[in-house]
Amino acid sequence: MARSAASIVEGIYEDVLRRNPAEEEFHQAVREVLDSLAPVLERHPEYAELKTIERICEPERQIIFRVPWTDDHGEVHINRGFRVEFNSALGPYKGGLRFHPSVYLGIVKFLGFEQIFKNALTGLPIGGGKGGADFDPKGRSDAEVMRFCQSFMTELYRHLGEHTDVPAGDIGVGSREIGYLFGQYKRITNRYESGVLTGKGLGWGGARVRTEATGYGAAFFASEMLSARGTSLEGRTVVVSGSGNVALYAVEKASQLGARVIACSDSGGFVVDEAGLDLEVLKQVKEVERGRLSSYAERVPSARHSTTGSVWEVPCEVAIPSATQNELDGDDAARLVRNGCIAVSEGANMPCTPEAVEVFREAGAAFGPGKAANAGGVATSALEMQQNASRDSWTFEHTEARLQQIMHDIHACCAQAAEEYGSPGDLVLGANISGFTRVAHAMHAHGII
Ligand SMILES: NC(=O)C1=CN([C@@H]2O[C@H](COP(=O)(O)OP(=O)(O)OC[C@H]3O[C@@H](n4cnc5c(N)ncnc54)[C@H](O)[C@@H]3O)[C@@H](O)[C@H]2O)C=CC1
Ligand SMILES: O=C(O)CCC(=O)C(=O)O
Repeated sequence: MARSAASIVEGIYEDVLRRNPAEEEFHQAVREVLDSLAPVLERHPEYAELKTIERICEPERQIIFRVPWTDDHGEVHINRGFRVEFNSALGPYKGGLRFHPSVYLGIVKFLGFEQIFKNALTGLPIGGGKGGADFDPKGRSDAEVMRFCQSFMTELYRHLGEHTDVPAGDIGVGSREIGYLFGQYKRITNRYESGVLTGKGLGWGGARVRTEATGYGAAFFASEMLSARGTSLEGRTVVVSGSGNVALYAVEKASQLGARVIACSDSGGFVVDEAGLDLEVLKQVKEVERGRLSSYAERVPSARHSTTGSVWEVPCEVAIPSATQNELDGDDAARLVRNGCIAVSEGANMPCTPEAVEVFREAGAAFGPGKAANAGGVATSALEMQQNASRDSWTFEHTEARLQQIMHDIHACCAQAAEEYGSPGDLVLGANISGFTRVAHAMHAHGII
């Protein structure tokens, strides 16, 4: 007797657990996608026959390498570098690099796996990949970060190329690191290959709006979800977690769209400013000084800083979690809902635990999963690649308009897939089905590879 779609999916998950032991975050990301795919297999039995899901769950290539470097005192350090080239059905591998002490293969694989579907949702020709290292840039001098980046690229360069694999930033990797990485790539290859990295500086091949894009996109996505429910961000109280690249620009765009953003966080605590966060001070503390949020509170009299508890205790109508994975659990979600939260747009990758997502679902809150809500960053990276390929440079206004349209289209395609598969409003299901279908369709055309 033919197996049911649900039992095929269960079998695939068991196989993923067996083949990738002790990679919890990867298991979590796979589980979430698989939970949406049984109805797709029912309509497309060819994906079961051709083992399309099994192939998507297995990276095309995984690179792990030693990164030796010397600190300012002459001490030698050894870190571990990773690049997981997950899926190239739609284009060159595309996805950021994360430098954080917690990085190990399971985190890079969860991020790379998410990236496959996210990149497909943008509608642009980019495959999925992710990389990074267990290096902690915190407290390191510019010279140390530069030496680390040079050593990292000295191995990674052979795997990259504008038609092969195009990294960008993620946690701990911003324009400073992209600059050092690009410089080393150029030096080793003797090629000015602008399209090999995105998130570059504006004076040397970077695109306007890339810095702002992920946070702007997450705010646009919140706005799309609210608009689908007949309301808007105007006058809403918003809480954003994190205070890095994504968080800062989510604060900026949500404020521009009329919201009052009253709190954000970092790994040392959170600040609440009922008057609305002062973005100029926030950027000075975080982007210029690379300091702690406590110094925001020292400068802004209306703000209070807390080192205990969670930013999710702060009542709000819209939450934009933009720090890191699994930062918002079931209890946080229940508290947010009790406090009147009606929409959540994931600026970070997988910031809400499965329990939290379930709480939002049951409460009927609008929920934008990261692979849709934070896709504005990678989409704008693809626009940077377009500009590099045509040796062009677009205006801020033009690029932001493209980003806004892309976020609108992503919301629309997720909503449509959710509707088509009988779960209107379920954007998790819609994003997984829509992203998967685009990748599966291309893989089908390419044969068994
Ligand atoms: N940079 C980008 O374009 C994109 C980033 N993302 C995701 O957004 C999230 C944030 O990334 P970025 O802003 O680029 O990184 P970042 O390094 O600029 O900022 C990370 C922020 O999160 C905070 N943070 C990290 N771990 C934390 C913890 N355990 N508890 C509380 N706060 C913590 C840091 O203090 C910092 O404020 C990540 O999940 C990343 O994968 C997603 C799409 C694109
Ligand atoms: O811009 C990119 O290529 C990568 C962005 C990223 O890492 C992400 O979407 O999580």
